[in-house]
Amino acid sequence: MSQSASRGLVVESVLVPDAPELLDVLSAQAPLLWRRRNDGMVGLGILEKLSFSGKTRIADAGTAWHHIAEEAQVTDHVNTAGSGLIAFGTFAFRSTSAVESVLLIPQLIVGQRAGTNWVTRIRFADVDGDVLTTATALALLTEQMKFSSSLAAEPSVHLTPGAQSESGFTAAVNKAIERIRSGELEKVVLARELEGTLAGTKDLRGPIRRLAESYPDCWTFSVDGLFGSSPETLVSVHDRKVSARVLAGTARRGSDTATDVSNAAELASSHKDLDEHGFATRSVVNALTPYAEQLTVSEAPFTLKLPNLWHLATDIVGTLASGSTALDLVAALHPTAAVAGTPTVTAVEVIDALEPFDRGRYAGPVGWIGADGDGEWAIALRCAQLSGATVTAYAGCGIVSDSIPETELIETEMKFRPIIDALS
Ligand SMILES: C=C(O[C@H]1C=CC=C(C(=O)O)[C@@H]1O)C(=O)O
Repeated sequence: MSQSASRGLVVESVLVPDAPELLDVLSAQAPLLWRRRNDGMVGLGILEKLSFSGKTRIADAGTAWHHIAEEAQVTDHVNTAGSGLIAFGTFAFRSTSAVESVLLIPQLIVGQRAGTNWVTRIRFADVDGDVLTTATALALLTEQMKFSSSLAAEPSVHLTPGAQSESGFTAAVNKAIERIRSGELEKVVLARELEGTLAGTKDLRGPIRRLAESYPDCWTFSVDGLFGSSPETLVSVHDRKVSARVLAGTARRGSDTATDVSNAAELASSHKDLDEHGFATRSVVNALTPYAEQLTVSEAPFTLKLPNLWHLATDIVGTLASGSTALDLVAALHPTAAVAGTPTVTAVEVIDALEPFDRGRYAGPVGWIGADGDGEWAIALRCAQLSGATVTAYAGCGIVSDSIPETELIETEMKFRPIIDALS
């Protein structure tokens, strides 16, 4: 049993006026962040790290979290999404991954949502502490600001292909196309990785700030060394309202307005991309159906403009059936056809056969879970993992029968852009 469940937690959230911008309070050693459009949470200090692995890693995290939440004494004067007791989490893509899946319970959380600012302090119930007031919360924050104000030199890294070379990737795509055409499966998502060694410093606050500022509409996250800006909401749950954003199908941005608009229009009518997208949407709708009532799916995929590319997107909303939590939905949804393929089991076998590396947490769920079961989870895309001094960045593409290997390779280059730019 976790310490947080056996010793119990005391959790206090208070409102604070004029809190600093989240990016200004990030920890230099272990930046813990979940943020989109200025809203989100920063975690400071780790009270407990819970590790999970294997097939039941998400369900096990759900069970462990249930016990912790049940035993916690929570005083929440804020009552907004993300206030009170939360844990940040990141899960490996594969059950066989050597990389651990984790829930991190911070000691201090700074939160910001729709103009409301708060601080949450979490401690073990057997450790004495004064009642948290706005004044003590501000003092804790000021202390933290002093500590984190000096940004060390920026890290530098040169990323080069890892186990999957560019030609290895196009060969793998060719093999996948053959298997799709033989009728073995309909879609598979194949990825490649870039690797490098950080020189100078391991302080990722500069790269994380660049990601957040360049991709404000994406979820910028940093959890246990995994950092990135993902455009894809796997699922979010607030007061039983469920929403998901499915992305699949990609086109490059144009260098001028006319080309840009024509690229988007071409994407919206491309049979290959609409097919690829349809598999992803169906996989999410099928997985959510047992857990949600009144599921509504946006009528036709729309084109979503990101600074580096266009995506086909579908929004799905519904109402959570009672008794389920965001982590239940994460377990049911992962892996969607936006990152695995269709049918899922065959697609994952093909990924195992054609990708010569462990995806780790890339394409896995990343986000946070609250004591009441609400939470926000993205698919970890446009991201990299820092382990020691090694940075590994990942990017993949949905392959269907009429995919062209060289075009898919170019697509991975577009998808590496956020991380390459953030680290340069
Ligand atoms: C697998 C990735 O993207 C997915 C999400 C959006 C569009 C995708 C595509 O067009 O292939 C992928 O399904 C990635 O960024 O590594």
